[in-house]
Amino acid sequence: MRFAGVDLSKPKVMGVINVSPESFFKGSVKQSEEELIQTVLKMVEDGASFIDVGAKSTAPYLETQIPVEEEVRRAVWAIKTIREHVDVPISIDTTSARVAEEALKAGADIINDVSGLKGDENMAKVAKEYDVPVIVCAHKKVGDFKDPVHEVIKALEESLQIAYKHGIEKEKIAIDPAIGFLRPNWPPWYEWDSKVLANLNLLKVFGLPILVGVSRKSFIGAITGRKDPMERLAGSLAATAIAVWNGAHIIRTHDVRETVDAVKMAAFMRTFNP
Ligand SMILES: Nc1nc2c(c(=O)[nH]1)N=C(COP(=O)(O)OP(=O)(O)O)CN2
Ligand SMILES: Nc1ccc(C(=O)O)cc1
Repeated sequence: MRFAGVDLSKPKVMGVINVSPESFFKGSVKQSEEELIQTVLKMVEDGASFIDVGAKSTAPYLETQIPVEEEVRRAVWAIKTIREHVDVPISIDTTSARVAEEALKAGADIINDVSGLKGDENMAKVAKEYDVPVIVCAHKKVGDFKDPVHEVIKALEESLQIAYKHGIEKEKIAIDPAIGFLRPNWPPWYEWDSKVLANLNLLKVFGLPILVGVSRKSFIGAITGRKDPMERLAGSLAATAIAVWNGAHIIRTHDVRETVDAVKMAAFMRTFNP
């Protein structure tokens, strides 16, 4: 299996860079050109196979609205700068078709849409027109659910319908269970996220690359009692190992060096439990 030209026979790591000061983990925020370049070079040296760039936080518990022009400005600046320094595929983390298009023109290779092509009706059109791979996240309004992973599967099916209707090929799609984004009234979201990760292997039915982002998220804070995202690295590595054990192909992380080691450990042991 491949995604954006990257071989996924062994799981790979995607390094996260945010140029959005409002992002929930301040350690991921880069605002000067020098910081951006140093960080991206280090991530690739540490083993990142992809770089994901976010120009607006999508944290469901933060106030994150900024004008689309500002998101475009941040994204284009970051992507142009990063593109000049590394060759790995760059994804643009946005739910706006306008931002995605400008980012692609600036040198991005992949669209990462946490709304699963449902947030902006032009997103699938842009993906098709520029003929780029897309990451679709499970996205839906959640009420009270007993069976999180099946809700995730249903939400992903809807996104795939949208993609196929617009002529996006299967080979160009990766799926993502959207850890931290789906927040029902019941069960509590940290239980929802844990149930999804514990049953992630069920997403293999799609036959598509599975991308998972657990890095420093609030379900880890809730389970470990670590309120500050700065304190959540160990919890993130444990969740990463579970995700890889259960079939994740790409792990999206703020901490490339540590995550590469956790991924290697889980992937190696998994080969003895086929
Ligand atoms: N495909 C995918 N994209 C994502 C995911 C994720 O799990 N999967 N998590 C995010 C949250 O992390 P980030 O550090 O970007 O937080 P922010 O939204 O506050 O910037 C943002 N983007
Ligand atoms: N964009 C997101 C940022 C953070 C979280 C989380 O902490 O669960 C979820 C989504």
